[in-house]
Amino acid sequence: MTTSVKPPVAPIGVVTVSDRASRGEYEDKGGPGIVAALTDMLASPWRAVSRVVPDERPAIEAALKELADDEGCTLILTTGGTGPAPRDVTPEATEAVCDRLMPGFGELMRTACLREVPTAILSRQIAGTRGRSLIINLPGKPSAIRTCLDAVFPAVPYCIDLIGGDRLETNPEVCKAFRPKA
Ligand SMILES: Nc1ncnc2c1ncn2[C@@H]1O[C@H](COP(=O)(O)OP(=O)(O)OP(=O)(O)O)[C@@H](O)[C@H]1O
Ligand SMILES: Nc1nc2c(c(=O)[nH]1)N[C@H]1C(S)=C(S)[C@@H](COP(=O)(O)O)O[C@H]1N2
Repeated sequence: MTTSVKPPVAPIGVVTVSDRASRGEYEDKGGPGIVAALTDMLASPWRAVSRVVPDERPAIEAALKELADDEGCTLILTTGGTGPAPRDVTPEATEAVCDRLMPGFGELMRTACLREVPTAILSRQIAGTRGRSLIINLPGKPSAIRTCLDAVFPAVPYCIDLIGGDRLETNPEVCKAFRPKA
């Protein structure tokens, strides 16, 4: 009898931060947009663990902690709540739950979005690590999701290797992950 060892299925957190989507006032396009992008980019097995929360720090922080600590998500992507409006608090919530920040992610995502809209500089999106989880903020505009992920995703699998998370493999035709020591 031959036994095949299946690679582990990596849980990935998908958090929509939106007052109206959380109240059901409009259809959430952000979470499904992230799932579609990951489906295209990732070649290794993964599953989405999705949450929709209002623009409230306690709710966002609780979702991020639950996904990192209880669900074991090696990667958590948020969408929404990164702008300058009073209720935009996703970066603050992210910073509060992270052990360390990764400034290069926000810098690169804003630069990529700036090619599309001059208002890209209004996003305060950040990224950071909490234990073995990498948390990345994306703007709320569903069209920004792919722009941001295309820009930073080549560095995501190696970052997750370095923090001891699940090994992610990308589909090289869509996204070439760069692992300097591979
Ligand atoms: N999850 C989403 N699904 C669909 N469209 C969204 C979503 N999040 C944002 N948008 C769209 O992008 C625009 C800007 O996003 P932003 O996060 O600033 O929303 P907002 O105006 O603060 O409202 P809300 O928090 O209720 O989504 C929204 O007005 C909406 O048109
Ligand atoms: N690619 C892209 N990036 C973008 C935008 C966009 O439409 N496309 N909107 C900008 C605007 S208008 C704002 S206010 C900020 C923050 O959006 P958020 O509060 O929905 O996260 O993202 C910016 N980044």
